[in-house]
Amino acid sequence: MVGDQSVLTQHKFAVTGALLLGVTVLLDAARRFRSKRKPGELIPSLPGGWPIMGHFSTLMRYCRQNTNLALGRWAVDVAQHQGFGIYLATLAGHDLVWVNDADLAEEIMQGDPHRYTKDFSALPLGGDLLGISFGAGLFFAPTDDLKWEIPHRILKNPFSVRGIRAIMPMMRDQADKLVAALKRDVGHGGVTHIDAWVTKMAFETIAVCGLGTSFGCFEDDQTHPFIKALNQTISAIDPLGAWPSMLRPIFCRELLKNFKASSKSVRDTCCDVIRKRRAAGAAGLGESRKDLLDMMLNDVDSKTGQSMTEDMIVDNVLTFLFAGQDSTAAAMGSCLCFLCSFPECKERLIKEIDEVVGTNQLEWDHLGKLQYLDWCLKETLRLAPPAPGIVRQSTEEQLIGGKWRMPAQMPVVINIMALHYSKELWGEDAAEFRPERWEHGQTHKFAYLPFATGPRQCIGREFTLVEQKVTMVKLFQNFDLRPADTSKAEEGYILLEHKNAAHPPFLNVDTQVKKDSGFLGLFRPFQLLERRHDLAQ
Ligand code: HEM
Repeated sequence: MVGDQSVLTQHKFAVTGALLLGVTVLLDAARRFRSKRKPGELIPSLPGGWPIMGHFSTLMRYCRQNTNLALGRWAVDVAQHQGFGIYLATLAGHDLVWVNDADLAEEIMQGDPHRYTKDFSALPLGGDLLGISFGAGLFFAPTDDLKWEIPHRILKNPFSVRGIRAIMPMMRDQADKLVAALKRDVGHGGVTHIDAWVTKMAFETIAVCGLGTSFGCFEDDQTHPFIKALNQTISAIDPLGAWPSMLRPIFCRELLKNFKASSKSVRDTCCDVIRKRRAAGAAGLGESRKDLLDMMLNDVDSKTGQSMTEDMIVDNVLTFLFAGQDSTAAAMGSCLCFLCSFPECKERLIKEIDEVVGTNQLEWDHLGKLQYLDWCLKETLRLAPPAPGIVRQSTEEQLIGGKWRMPAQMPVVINIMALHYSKELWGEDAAEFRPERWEHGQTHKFAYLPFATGPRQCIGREFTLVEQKVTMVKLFQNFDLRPADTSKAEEGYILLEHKNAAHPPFLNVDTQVKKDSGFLGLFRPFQLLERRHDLAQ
């Protein structure tokens, strides 16, 4: 019986392989035939592709267990060693155009929004799974769709500088709770993995400030079940996405089952948040201040006069709990790793915090005076962008750069990490953590894109920058952080050894990245030391 099953499995592999090979060869021949008659030049193909899998095995060489990091590192390598500004590479039978050039990135992101849209469902390697797990909230909905337009118009105001200023005291309260929990559960001299704590901070901040809901993350040192389920969902997307959807129930039945269960669990939590708010509102318990959830439930779109449907509300609550949490935790973890890897930068930052805020309560006006902190955050997002690349889709056949023929419906990856490590844009020391470089700003508007730009840029930019500043100030007012020994990675993480590192990010200490994470972040264990404020004076 076991023997029969293995013969069957081999047979399935062979048939699938032959089918995929045939389709790939036919599609490529058709592409080349059609393209001969059209204006413009073919976008150069990246050498080294294999039948069926294309460049998939090349990509996997850069970091097998974290596709985000692999994509970023691969892009940096292609830009620096092969010199491509634009190229076509194939992943598991799907063609994608990759852009490493700032002018081309500008054309795609700043030009006519109807030339390049955003449509995750068409993406290879699991784009369809994003719809199953996250629905069509602001982050994932296609641009020319009311599911994006309506929530975008309803929700953009609270994310303005004025909107964020109003909620800064609430962020400060969350940071105070973080510090209190660290003192209680880790204590001065104790060692802790920083990911757990920056995740608690980011999750509680978006939940409390945006949705008026605390998940009680600071009350114990455990990971909240919602975060566990979210991580489970995200980590299933890469392995499932490697298979065409019709083959998943055959080859990854158990993983698919778990993916569906964890996706349902995170959505159930969101429905619960909404139900509780409705009940509180009906009982007259609602607060006078309107938060994001109030706006989703009650506001009407100024252009269409439509409200958000129930599905839109659930999708967007989930979007904020995902996009507002994982990304910010990644950025804060990376910043702490860079600062501890370069102690002179950490000392300069602590000195600035002591001089500007001291032991006083942090106020909004302090934030503008914390210049070095701002540079440290920017430099971190340059060298470890939580989103190392973003994808747009060409809506029609067109020329790009006045020269290259971009096919219709082609996914286009803008390699943010390659732009951030470009020596032409940032100088010979582009790979070095040097916050001081920000004194002179950036040379090209599209040299730095951690939040993307254009109509689909990050709505939470101000939110996260203020949250990160508040957290850093509170942490360094209370602790000095020293890298603790880390000879191997914790479960669920990969160790990035700094010695002889051939690929970014380059630090002086070992760090860890989560396997299969939604956003790229660096983490490690730290020892928390007591701050002696007189030292910096
Ligand atoms: C360091 C932290 C963050 C980074 C690096 C980041 C990065 C990005 C990037 C690159 C995009 C564009 C994605 C694309 O075009 O495919 C984006 C979109 C988005 N981000 Fe962020 N983000 C961060 C924090 C946040 C926070 C705190 C929130 C919510 C409070 C948020 C909510 C969103 C939403 C809703 C979108 C979709 C916007 C739209 O398409 O209209 N992000 N983010």
